[in-house]
Amino acid sequence: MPPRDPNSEIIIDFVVNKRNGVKGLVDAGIQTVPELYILPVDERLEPNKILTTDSIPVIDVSNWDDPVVTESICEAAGKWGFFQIINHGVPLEVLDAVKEAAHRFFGLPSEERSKYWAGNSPTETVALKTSFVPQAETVLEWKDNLSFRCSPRDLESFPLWPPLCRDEVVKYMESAEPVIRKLLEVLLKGLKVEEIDEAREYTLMASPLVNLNYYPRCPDPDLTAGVGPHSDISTITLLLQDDSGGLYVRATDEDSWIHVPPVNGALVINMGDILQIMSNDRYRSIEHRVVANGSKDRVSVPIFVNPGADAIFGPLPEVLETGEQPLYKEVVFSDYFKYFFSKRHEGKKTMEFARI
Ligand SMILES: O=C(O)CCC(=O)C(=O)O
Ligand SMILES: [Fe+2]
Repeated sequence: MPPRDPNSEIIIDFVVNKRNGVKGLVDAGIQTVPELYILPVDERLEPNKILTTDSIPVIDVSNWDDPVVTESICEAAGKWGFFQIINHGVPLEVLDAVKEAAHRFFGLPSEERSKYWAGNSPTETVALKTSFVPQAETVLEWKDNLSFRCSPRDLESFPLWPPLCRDEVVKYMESAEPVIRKLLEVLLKGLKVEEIDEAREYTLMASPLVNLNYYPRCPDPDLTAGVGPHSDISTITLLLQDDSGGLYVRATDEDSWIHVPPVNGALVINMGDILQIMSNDRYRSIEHRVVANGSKDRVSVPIFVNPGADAIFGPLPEVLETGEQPLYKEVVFSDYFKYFFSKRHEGKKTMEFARI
């Protein structure tokens, strides 16, 4: 990584070392985007790269047993890697409450928020962070996030979680769990896996992670990245976004980007790398990115449905049954996770770790 200019070192110290986050920078009254956050021109999302003639499907899942529904899900998972679901059964109040909880937490004074800073938090199951991996990034992302590990064992440390938002996070996770199961059942059936036994369940969904993502209002959002292009490493991700907009996914032409318009009450579903690997590329984890907002603070709440730390994943035997060659080797999830967090967001590069 090239050395940063002296002003950037001052900003790093304030944002990262002093644990103020980018929210602290905005609260301090910053009027322009600091150099440290300015993307090289070729990495910005230029308007001519946005495709407005395509959109990801919105699927009504009120009847999970309807073959039209299950086929639409599997088809979207292969073609777009992304779709939105409506009538999924997670109450609107639960969705609204967790978004409000995110605003409440990030509305705390910096000293209060920073009690949960990664490495300083009273429990490893909650961590406040800024950008993605600041020590590996030349340009930082305009985002802070509070991350909750949400397996049943992690929930034992609930008393140490921030009281201002913990009930809402747990309620959201609990309400989303049946939807996660249904989606995985349908997607796995599409890969000829008829039943998700205990071992499969561990590999598919043992360690969910809920993030409260916070993108404070940005003086010039075109110059910077809320989140840079990446694919998620999860099996699947369920994402709740607010009404700000700003999420873009890679179009099928592999070059342009498609906006994911906010749909009230919907959840955005995307395939993660793990499911692409397990499906031997039948399902695709698609790159996505976020542009921060120039007029308001944006929040989003993803649930990353992750394998257990020591789970080993690779192309499923059911998929390779007909003699198809595996495109990926078997990998331990914690190794894949560590690799993802050892570098900046770099498109789909993490998948190289598993590719044969
Ligand atoms: O904020 C969003 O809409 C998406 C965030 C995201 O891609 C992530 O946290 O992995
Ligand atoms: Fe993501």
